[in-house]
Amino acid sequence: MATAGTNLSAYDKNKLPDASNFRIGLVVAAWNEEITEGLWQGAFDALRDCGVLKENIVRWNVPGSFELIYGCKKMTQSYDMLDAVIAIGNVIQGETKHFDFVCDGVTQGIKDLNIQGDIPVIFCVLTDNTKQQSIDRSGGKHGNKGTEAAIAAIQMAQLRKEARF
Ligand SMILES: Nc1c(NC[C@H](O)[C@H](O)[C@H](O)CO)[nH]c(=O)[nH]c1=O
Ligand SMILES: CC(=O)[C@@H](O)COP(=O)(O)O
Repeated sequence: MATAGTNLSAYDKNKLPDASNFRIGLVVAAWNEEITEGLWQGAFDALRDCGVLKENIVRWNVPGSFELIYGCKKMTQSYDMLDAVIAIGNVIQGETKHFDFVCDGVTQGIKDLNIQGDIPVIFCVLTDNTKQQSIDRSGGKHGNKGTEAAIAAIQMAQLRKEARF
């Protein structure tokens, strides 16, 4: 099912766990800042709306989406009390194949962090053909991927809390 026809910002707080004790880290890429700041705002607002305390939201910044891998790794190593981390980036197709390598690299890197580490790392990286697609998914007509990522972070933090091993 494509994003079109759904709304990335839709969630029901009544179906979510109590997030008031969760501590959430966010690593934000500066590339395409107009988009990534919109994703950040969507995530921050949703976390606060779901009860996460402002002082329990940690933000780090990195140059581009490829650096999200290292930034998220170091964040999970630096704070042993985090319950989830959200990686925020926006990769837009240019003239060359660089798009393919950045997208694949980030995807595989964040996947590896979830395999190797114990803190869930949420993939909030828009990989779009055009800037308009990114605008539409960072607070535009399709909602905000940052909101979706915040909800996923809360749900995965709860899963980690309930997991026995
Ligand atoms: N073209 C985009 C990039 N490229 C930069 C890389 O992410 C990386 O910072 C560079 O290769 C140095 O390691 N990054 C994005 O986040 N979005 C793009 O559209
Ligand atoms: C994803 C990228 O690095 C890309 O936007 C850079 O543009 P280009 O492929 O034209 O160099």
